[in-house]
Amino acid sequence: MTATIIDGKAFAAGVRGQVTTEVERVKAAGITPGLAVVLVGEDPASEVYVGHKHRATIEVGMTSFEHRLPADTSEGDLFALIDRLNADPAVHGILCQFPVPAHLDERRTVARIDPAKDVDGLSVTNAGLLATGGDALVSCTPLGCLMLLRDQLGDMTGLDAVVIGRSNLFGKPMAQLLLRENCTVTIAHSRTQDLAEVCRRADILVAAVGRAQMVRGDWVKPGATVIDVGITRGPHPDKPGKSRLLGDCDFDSCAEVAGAITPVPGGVGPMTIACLLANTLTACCRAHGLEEPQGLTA
Ligand SMILES: Nc1nc(=O)c2c([nH]1)NC[C@@H]1CN(c3ccc(C(=O)N[C@@H](CCC(=O)O)C(=O)O)cc3)C=[N+]21
Repeated sequence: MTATIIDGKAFAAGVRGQVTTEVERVKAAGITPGLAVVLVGEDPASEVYVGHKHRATIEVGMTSFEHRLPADTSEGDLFALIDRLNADPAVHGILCQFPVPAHLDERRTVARIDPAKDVDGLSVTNAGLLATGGDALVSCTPLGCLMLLRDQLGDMTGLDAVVIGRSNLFGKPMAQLLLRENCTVTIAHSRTQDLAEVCRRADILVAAVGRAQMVRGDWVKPGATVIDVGITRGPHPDKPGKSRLLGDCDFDSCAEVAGAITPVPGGVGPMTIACLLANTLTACCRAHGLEEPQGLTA
């Protein structure tokens, strides 16, 4: 069997197209959705992602506010900026790119962001709303995975879903979303006993452990849908001095067994950015009491 390759890049382009149309509608009502991205320090990978986000935001017709702060920014200065963005009516979404330098605290930083503008869905309010069935802003990467899964599988009722990874940014919200879709959900992680055996039970296998190519074909149930959330940059095997991105799945062996699988790159990554735009639009519509777009939320 050879798996269907889920084209996240194409799907994300469709989502961005829908966001573009909706942004026009909101602009006709006199409001331009705005996204503020805060980057503290000079992590090269973060620079690249923030650049992608900036371009994508402008492309869909929103306003992009970029705030680059030096690595030694104090918590007080960072919080002063967040307070200004919270109060700014032109800003509907705020994202503070992680990781932040070690002297800053991610939990305290997230807690400072107005939950109504928390387009990463990381605040206690949004995590709690998601867990209790409310209208949360949902973390962008799990939301993107949900969109791909819905498109691929339709009704997921009764399916066994295994999420490898338990982070607040991904594993936990992904598990909540799958539970909402009536899956039987297992959250596995690096300490799970007999991880391969647990994975082999999964109709839906979502890998977000952060270890390149850890999931092998013999971990995959025949016909399963495999979502690869990993993005590890490693040396390129053929081009010296160049790098390439690796997922958490060993693509070739998994694709021989799976029914469908997302590639890296071109799978989940582009969906993350598309969902960041979708969340900003949703936050904007909620802030102004405008009708929310369909199909862009959980
Ligand atoms: N507060 C916060 N929220 C985040 O959502 C967040 C973050 N911090 N820190 C870093 C991670 C990583 N992340 C990605 C976004 C897009 C791609 C993406 O577009 N990837 C492309 C390729 C990119 C490339 O070639 O480098 C792909 O997979 O096809 C990847 C990774 C968001 N993150």
